Amino acid sequence: MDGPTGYVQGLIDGLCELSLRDPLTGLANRRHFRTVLERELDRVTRSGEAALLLMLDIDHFKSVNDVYGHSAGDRVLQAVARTLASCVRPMDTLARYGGEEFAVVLPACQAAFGRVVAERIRRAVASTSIEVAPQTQIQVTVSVGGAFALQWIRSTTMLWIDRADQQLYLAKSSGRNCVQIEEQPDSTVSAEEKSLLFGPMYSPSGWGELPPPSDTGVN
Ligand SMILES: Nc1nc2c(ncn2[C@@H]2O[C@H](COP(=O)(O)OP(=O)(O)OP(=O)(O)O)[C@@H](O)[C@H]2O)c(=O)[nH]1
Repeated sequence: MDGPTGYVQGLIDGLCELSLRDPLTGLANRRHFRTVLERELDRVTRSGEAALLLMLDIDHFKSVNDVYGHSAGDRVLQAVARTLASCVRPMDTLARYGGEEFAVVLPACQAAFGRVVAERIRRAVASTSIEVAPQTQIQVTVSVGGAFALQWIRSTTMLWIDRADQQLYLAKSSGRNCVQIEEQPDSTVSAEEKSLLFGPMYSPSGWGELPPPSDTGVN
């Protein structure tokens, strides 16, 4: 698309992209994160696949601002965002959730893998030197809390975030620079119960055949 129409379309695409990103770190912003989380929750509810949400918070970040200044704090946020990006898969979504809090949505993530990723993130952040001023390098740590989506149960993104936040709180209160992930609840829902939950069209391998067209005359 060339000419004025292409130019306007380019502007619209650019603005749409900007509206999804946090300007400081380039990660997904909170609004986009909520959309991704909503989509993931829908997928998990339908497929029963495991998905993990990690909430991360930089430890004692206030003192970075207090000692080195706000723009040094901003540099730390950008460096942590880059480190996070180096630790996750392209299919995962990284977001800046709030001031110094980040979130990671990991679809198709089994329990053992989730712990490995969370620990990898924690170690990578702790071992990254960040230049906050000429010839001044510092290191920061993160506390990480995680919760798996409830499989086969219709929940809400707010409840999922709350569960991950509770784990983050535990990580903070048990000394910081550590990972706390909620035990993945075993799905005790039987195939019969699943069909009660999702209707008779559900079969263990997914959704069964559509029923034959009804003869009610409705097209
Ligand atoms: N530089 C910078 N600072 C920010 C930004 N957003 C929030 N902050 C600061 O982040 C700090 C958060 O401090 P607290 O909530 O007390 O947490 P903390 O010092 O990290 O302590 P713990 O989380 O308990 O380990 C505050 O000083 C905020 O001003 C930002 O965009 N840039």
